[in-house]
Amino acid sequence: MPGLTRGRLLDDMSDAIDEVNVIKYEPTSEDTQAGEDWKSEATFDATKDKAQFRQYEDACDRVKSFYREQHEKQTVEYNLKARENFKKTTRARMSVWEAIEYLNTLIDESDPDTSVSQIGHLLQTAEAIRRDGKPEWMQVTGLVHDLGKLLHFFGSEGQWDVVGDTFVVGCQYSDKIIYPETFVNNPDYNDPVYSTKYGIYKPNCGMDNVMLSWGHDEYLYSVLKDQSSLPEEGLAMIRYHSFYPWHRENAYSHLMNEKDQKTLEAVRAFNPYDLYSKSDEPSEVEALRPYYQSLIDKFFPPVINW
Ligand SMILES: O[C@H]1[C@H](O)[C@@H](O)[C@H](O)[C@@H](O)[C@H]1O
Ligand SMILES: [Fe+2]
Ligand SMILES: [Fe+2]
Repeated sequence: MPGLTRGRLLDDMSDAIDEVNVIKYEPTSEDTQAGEDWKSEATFDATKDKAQFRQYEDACDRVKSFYREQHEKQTVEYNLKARENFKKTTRARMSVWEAIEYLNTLIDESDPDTSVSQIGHLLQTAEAIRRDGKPEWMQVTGLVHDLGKLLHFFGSEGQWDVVGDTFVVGCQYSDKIIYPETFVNNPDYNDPVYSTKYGIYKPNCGMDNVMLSWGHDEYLYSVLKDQSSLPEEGLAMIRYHSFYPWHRENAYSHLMNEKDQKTLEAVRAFNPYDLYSKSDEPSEVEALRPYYQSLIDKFFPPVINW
């Protein structure tokens, strides 16, 4: 055909392949129900004392300068742009396990508590949930919960828009966020609307309707809500796991609606496994892989559009 260059042809082909592979994922009703057995208290043995985690005052300069930068740059304007960019394109097409391996080279600058690799942290989280006899959907949620950090390889501006704790933008910054004094250099800090208690939000509008600082939680939630059969509790664990000002410090109750009580319960049930499973013991990746691959096959399509 005249005018059909090789480049065009390849483009057309990959569009067609996309269409073939993007078969709408149809979960069976049985795997989307969370049941009740995720609610029991976490009892797994942590290797360190709980008080040793999240010691931000004593953290190294890498962590402090990470948050200084994040708190200066996460503006409403940036957050709107990040969400718009997210919708524009598919950044990669990979299976869940490929994504786990791909992420492994990232060293998280915001984390004062672990020196193991990202695979190590994902497996430690999932294994702690499994040891406590929690349901498969929760184990696999633990396995994938930080895969949103892949954003770092997809043209993020740094780590400040990928990792770290999250907070609400568009209203007054809560003093329950770590290093709250570092917001003074954020242009929104003095904005006549964004600096007020409610800012752009209505009282009790619900966490679904607030804009959380963009990063791995919001990104992964957006990717998986249509490409997994995780129950809503699992998706909430992913979306809010870094929202410590909310799930640990009880901030933002004036923005919560009734449904958020249940969401918060799920996020809190997940947190001990994410935080207190962190240890410097390496995991037996290859030995654990077949078990987790079988869970991945149950809850995710073979290839995910990232
Ligand atoms: O440093 C950590 C890390 O980036 C985690 O993945 C995130 O979920 C936490 O909130 C944060 O404190
Ligand atoms: Fe995380
Ligand atoms: Fe994590």
